[in-house]
Amino acid sequence: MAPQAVDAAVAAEIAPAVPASRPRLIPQADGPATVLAMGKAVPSNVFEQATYPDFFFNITNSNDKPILKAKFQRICDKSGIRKRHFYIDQKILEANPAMCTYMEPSLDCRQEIAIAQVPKLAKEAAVVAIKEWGRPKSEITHIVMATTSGVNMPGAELATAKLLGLRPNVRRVMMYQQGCFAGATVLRVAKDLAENNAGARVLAICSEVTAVTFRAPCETHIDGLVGSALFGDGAAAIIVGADPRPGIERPMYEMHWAGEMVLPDSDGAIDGHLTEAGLVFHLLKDVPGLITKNIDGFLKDTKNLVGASTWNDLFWAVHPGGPAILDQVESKLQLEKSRFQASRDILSDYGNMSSASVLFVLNRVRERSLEQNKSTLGEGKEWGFLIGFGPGLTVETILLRALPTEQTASSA
Ligand SMILES: CC(=O)CC(=O)SCCNC(=O)CCNC(=O)[C@H](O)C(C)(C)COP(=O)(O)OP(=O)(O)OC[C@H]1O[C@@H](n2cnc3c(N)ncnc32)[C@H](O)[C@@H]1OP(=O)(O)O
Repeated sequence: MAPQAVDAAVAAEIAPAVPASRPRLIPQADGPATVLAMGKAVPSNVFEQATYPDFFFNITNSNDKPILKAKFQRICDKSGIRKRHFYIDQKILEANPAMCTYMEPSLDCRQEIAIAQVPKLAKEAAVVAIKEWGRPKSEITHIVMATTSGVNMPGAELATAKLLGLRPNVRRVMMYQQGCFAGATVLRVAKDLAENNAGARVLAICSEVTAVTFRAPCETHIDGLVGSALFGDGAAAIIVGADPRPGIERPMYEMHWAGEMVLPDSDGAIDGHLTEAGLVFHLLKDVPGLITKNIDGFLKDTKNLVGASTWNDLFWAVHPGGPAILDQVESKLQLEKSRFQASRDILSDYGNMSSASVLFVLNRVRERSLEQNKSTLGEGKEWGFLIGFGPGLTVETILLRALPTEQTASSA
């Protein structure tokens, strides 16, 4: 059997070693992996961005830093965010004062929150997805999960599987500390699992809580201040499977290609270190510039392959890392304003939820398509890109084919 979807040169090298008649115990699927259902969840605590600078500087006892507060206010004002959801609130922070300083040892209390809340939020998102899918949870064969919020052994994917009551032989993959691009990574792994195992139904989940990064502002860590203005909590779940059963399952998007690239000269542009004081993020100011400089070179072959003559012929589900990234990429690719509206909507309503964000954006693309009576779930377009980015600086992409609106499920 010819190897699937590998580089032509690699295929030529390995093909003679694979006899055409060699049987496979577990057959591969016939068609591409599809998105069968989506769900999302956020904690109930809502923080309005307009009043967040006051809350943040009060709870961290930082009102003796008015210049820093004014800068934080400027960043919040320009963040494109209206509100965010956090598990942590005033009561939890008052009970854990070490989290409210800049760098006091506080890993234990952050871990305690993350170990409980990451699976809990993941479960809530998965329940929504499973309900939309309409099949018993016993049909889930695999779980693929990512979080940058804490670490644990056994992992958050097992805790989530137990909370959901998935079968004990569900096959699991857990990715910790990948950062924001992991929203695309869970889909890439789910795609490969679904296409290589006929009948597989993969639950792909990202779940994030900011309890790991919350800390007091500091004049020497302004990029940390940017993170404090942007990050929020959220979880998203997607059910992936190939060869959907007609009349039983309602596919929304086909996944046709997955690509990943580390951008040149981007060392240290986004990184995070797990320390005794929690997860400490660093962001270079040039993150929007680095992504913008490289994005068209990375994607143009795929764009040509699907016959799109301009970038506007595609739909976009882009990680809403910050408004400057969306603005600069939009301008470089000469995109119409509406192309990134789903990303802007999610940024506005939830902030940057790291790996979960881009899956919220895909859900929003679906909602917008239905709200506007578009012919496909790609806001009327057939082909589109889901794009995550994060530490590395890594850009990870899935090429999606949106299916016609009338054959799909209603919005979750
Ligand atoms: C976690 C992961 O794995 C993946 C991720 O998503 S990482 C997060 C990725 N996001 C980013 O990198 C943020 C991109 N930046 C932005 O969206 C915007 O620049 C912003 C919202 C932060 C500010 O909005 P803006 O319109 O650019 O305003 P601008 O006036 O230039 O900046 C506001 C202030 O922030 C400062 N600033 C902006 N980015 C900064 C950075 N990375 N480091 C330090 N300071 C920064 C500016 O110097 C400026 O300070 P002053 O007001 O004192 O001059």
